[in-house]
Amino acid sequence: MTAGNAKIPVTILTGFLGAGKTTLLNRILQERHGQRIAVIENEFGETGIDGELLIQGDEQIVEMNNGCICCTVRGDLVRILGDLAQKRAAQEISFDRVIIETTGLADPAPVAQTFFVEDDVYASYHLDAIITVVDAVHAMQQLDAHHEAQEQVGFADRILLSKTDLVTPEAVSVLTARLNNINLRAPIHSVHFGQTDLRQILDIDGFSLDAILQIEPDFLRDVSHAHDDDVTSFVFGSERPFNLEKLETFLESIIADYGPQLLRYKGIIHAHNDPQRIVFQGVHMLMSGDHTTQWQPDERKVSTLVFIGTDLPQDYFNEGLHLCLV
Ligand SMILES: Nc1nc2c(ncn2[C@@H]2O[C@H](COP(=O)(O)OP(=O)(O)OP(=O)(O)O)[C@@H](O)[C@H]2O)c(=O)[nH]1
Repeated sequence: MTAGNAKIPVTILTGFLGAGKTTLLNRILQERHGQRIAVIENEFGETGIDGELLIQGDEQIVEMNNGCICCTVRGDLVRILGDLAQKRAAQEISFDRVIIETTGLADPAPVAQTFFVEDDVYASYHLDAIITVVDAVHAMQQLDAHHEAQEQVGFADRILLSKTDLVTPEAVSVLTARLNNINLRAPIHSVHFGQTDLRQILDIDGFSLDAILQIEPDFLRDVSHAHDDDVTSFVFGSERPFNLEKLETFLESIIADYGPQLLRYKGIIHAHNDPQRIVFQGVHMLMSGDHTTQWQPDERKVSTLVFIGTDLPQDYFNEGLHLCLV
């Protein structure tokens, strides 16, 4: 049990690949709410990029990158939650709440289950809500093609619509109607680059076990679920710097040729003679790149790019990227 017998509130932040979860999390971490937040990050792919993308203050950030939080690493989640609660009780660390960012391909149900079926977790934590970020540009196609996207909407206590700045109000209405059809319970709000009223998402006591048991009577028993096996990821890494012009041309060409299959890509780039990191990322055809922090003099400057998609020609990507190195 936690100090003062109060359970630690937990928010599960979910949403399909590239929906805007990290953007929202950064916004929450930057807000002056006076609370200390422990963040548990789970990423699809062997390499964690999000840890680098998070603006670090004095939060506890724990990364889990060796599998999906809803299956292989659920044991890790239980262990990490146990560790955090123990250290907090011993006053070795202090935090007021936990936010878990799931991978874009996670089924939130088994993650939520952990808070009810694992006694130690149940004793220390209270699941406040499942917040699902939905990408207004890509959600229709994601809901058609990936049952994980449907589960994430179905289990949401709040739905936050991102990227409404890129679509028409009519498209938002059509999408909202579809989301309501899947989940009538969850209020839907727009969120522009993560900007939202925190009172809408934290301490909302939104998770209702009763409501979930009504739609999913096996919620506390059924741990089976499936992932799209055809979605794979691979990582390209190099300590040699990139020729930025060549890299841009190559990335534009693969996005033109493989955009529909590229569910998500992101990376940290070390460009030749450039003192700053470049973060590049995208979803299907929407790509962006920005200079961020300076490389430190004693730091290993490593570029890391992660690609997640269906039927991607990994060798072609690897060879093309190699040719862009200086
Ligand atoms: N135009 C627009 N872009 C957005 C908005 N919210 C997020 N983005 C962009 O969408 C891209 C993906 O955002 P992330 O926050 O990294 O998405 P994510 O859900 O954490 O992605 P994964 O963890 O990789 O699944 C980034 O380039 C963001 O800048 C928004 O409201 N409008």
